[in-house]
Amino acid sequence: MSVNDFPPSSTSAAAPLGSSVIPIVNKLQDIFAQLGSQSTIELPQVAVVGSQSSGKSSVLEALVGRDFLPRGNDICTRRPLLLQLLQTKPSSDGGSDDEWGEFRHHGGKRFYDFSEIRREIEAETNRVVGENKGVSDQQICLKIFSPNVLDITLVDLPGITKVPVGDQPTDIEARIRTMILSYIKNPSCLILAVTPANSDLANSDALQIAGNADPDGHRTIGVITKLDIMDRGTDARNHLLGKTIPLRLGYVGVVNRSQEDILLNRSIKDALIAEEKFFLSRPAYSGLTDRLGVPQLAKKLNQILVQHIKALLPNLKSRISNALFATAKEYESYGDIKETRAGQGALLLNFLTKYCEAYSSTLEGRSKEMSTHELSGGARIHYIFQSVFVKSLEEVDPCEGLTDDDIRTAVQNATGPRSALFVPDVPFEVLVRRQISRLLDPSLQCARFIFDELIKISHHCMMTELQRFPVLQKRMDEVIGNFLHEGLEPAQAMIRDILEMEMDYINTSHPNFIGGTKAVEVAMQQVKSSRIPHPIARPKDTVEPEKASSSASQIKSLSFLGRQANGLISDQGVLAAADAEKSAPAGNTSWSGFSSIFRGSDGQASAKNNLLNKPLSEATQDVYQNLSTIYLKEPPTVLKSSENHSEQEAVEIKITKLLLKSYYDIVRKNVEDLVPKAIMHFLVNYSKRELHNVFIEKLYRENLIEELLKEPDEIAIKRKRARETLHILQQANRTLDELPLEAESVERGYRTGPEPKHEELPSSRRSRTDSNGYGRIHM
Ligand SMILES: Nc1nc2c(ncn2[C@@H]2O[C@H](COP(=O)(O)OP(=O)(O)OP(=O)(O)O)[C@@H](O)[C@H]2O)c(=O)[nH]1
Repeated sequence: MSVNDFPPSSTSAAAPLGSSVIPIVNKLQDIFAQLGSQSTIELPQVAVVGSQSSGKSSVLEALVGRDFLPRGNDICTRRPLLLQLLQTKPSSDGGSDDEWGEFRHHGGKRFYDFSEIRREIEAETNRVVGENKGVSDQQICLKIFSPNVLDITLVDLPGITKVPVGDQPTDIEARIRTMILSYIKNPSCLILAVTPANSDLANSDALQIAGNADPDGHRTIGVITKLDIMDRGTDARNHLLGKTIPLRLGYVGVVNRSQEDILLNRSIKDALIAEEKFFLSRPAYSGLTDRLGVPQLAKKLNQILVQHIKALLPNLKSRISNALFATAKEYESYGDIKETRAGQGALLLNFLTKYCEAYSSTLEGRSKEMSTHELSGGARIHYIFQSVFVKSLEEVDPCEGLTDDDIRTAVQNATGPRSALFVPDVPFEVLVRRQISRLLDPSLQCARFIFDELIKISHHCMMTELQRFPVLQKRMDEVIGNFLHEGLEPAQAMIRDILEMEMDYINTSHPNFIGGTKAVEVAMQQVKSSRIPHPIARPKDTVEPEKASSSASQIKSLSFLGRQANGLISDQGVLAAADAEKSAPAGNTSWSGFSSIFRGSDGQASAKNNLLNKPLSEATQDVYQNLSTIYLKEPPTVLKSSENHSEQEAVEIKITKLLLKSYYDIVRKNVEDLVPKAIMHFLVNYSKRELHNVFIEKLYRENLIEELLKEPDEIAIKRKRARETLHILQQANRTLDELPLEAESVERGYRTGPEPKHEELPSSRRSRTDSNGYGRIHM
């Protein structure tokens, strides 16, 4: 067997755990540390599992290279020990003060003596679980600070035991297994499954529990300890070759210090030399250099760490570039600081102009940030005009709120004390005015809606860069708010004027107005058609032949309405009225006249006729003999028009409604057209035209500039922080661009082949190895 078959000598073979990735990880840690506490790289934990006294603590210690863990034949690890290794910068003198331990339960107290650390672990274990072999899942947290370690967490776990001893509960095995699983089931936990060589590998608790947590074997390394105390004539060659139980990442055989070595205070340095000698002296292990010794174990762990870091890199890269983009944007939003008055003035003017441009663009639909999800800016204004305002007016019934009784009462009121000869135009005018007045509120409301929209647009136009000038932002907000109010007032005044104009003069000559003649005609037709299904009305129909003349009479009576749309009284109307007057018989009881002409004629006429037909003396006698004193009923306080509708009244109501509807439609169209025009002119377009001038007048003032451009302190701080972060991220980005190559080279350097010669080691590694002299295993 040649020397080359064996592990290289410890001085050159030392492969400090993580030393090769330290430069990479350090750079990354530095980057992330600067970015804040949350952005750190997660390195895997390394947990050692196995049955009691299998040598777990010894393996950990050998890996760390310091003698600080309680070890013994009896149960030693009775609480999980969370060992956080933290790299520190070496002091200039490289003194022993460079390395120390700190327990969480002792606050910031530093333990420079590692034997004292061991004693403290024992004392702290006893404090919680007593001295009689009790076990607990309560962690002991120990931090080891050293310039020679990689930031990584190691976990020493209690060994699996079967038979309860001392204060242990009956279910001790299940409890310990659960405790172990809670650590090793984490996918970023590397498992060192420790089995002593002097026990049966097929019955290994370590491999069994590791198999449960990591069935694919991607993160389990088999460690076989106590190769030195195997039965004479036996060896672990087949185990190490994976012939007994195959393991994806394979096995490493180690020889740790025996209990005797510990008692004799044999150092780890000596133990490593002894281990090397042991393997050299055992032919059974020839050709297995890559699986023998603590240095090889460290090498394997290094490989996995490098792979882990490599796997992290793409994600880190995208995190960095996202952060870079976001920070650059944030920094941009804080803008530059202008020192000179002229510069500040230009900046202010620039803001005001940009704001006004954004305002106009939004209104005109030229905004760059136009939404594809919802209407915005000018489109919302158009929507309010057409789909809210116009649509609502179109849906309004012109006679809403006007019952037939209302109309009848209005007609009767308009005729005053007389029975009117004609259907008067006053009620129509009164009623139509009343209906027109109802258009005022929605019109004013429409103006208010548009005002609210403009306020919204004004807020939307506040650029993000203005956030750093709250005073300016507030003043701009005030100015535009007042300015829009100033536009709202004339717009509303104009709307009131439009409605007042409409109410002030009822233009019955409007070309689209139905006119009286047509209204009468339509009303008559409607009444006629409504009578057809009511044969009960026949008796009155007997006067049908006279209807034409009666109708003519009506037409005359409505001559004020019987004008053509051009305002002239129609010939037809006048002539028909004249003819009708001639031909209409006195005492006509037809329904088809107007109340103004025929109202009350029936009963009164017949009584009068009876009296007139008798001789005067007879009649007088009758009267005075038969009549007693007549008492009138007191009239009620509130008088309502009679409840019985005559058909004439029905016609009158219909005519009035037709006229109302026709005229209301004309006014409604005017309002639908003019109100948006007034709002656009006085409010929307006015604000677009004048906003810039108003800003200049109110804000662009020499004496205001400084106050308006005053940044709050926090913005200055934020800008500074964003600039620093940006700088760090740019650095990080550059660093990460270099890293994949480094990581690959590191990985190649850790192929489990022959170690590079001393001179080939990276300087950082070489110096550490040299300083130890014996290749102490650092992390
Ligand atoms: N001869 C020899 N003894 C070893 C070896 N590894 C460990 N030991 C001894 O075995 C005993 C148990 O070792 P520990 O490292 O305490 O084992 P452990 O698995 O941590 O024990 P618990 O934490 O109590 O479960 C100690 O006396 C060690 O000195 C080895 O490779 N060879």
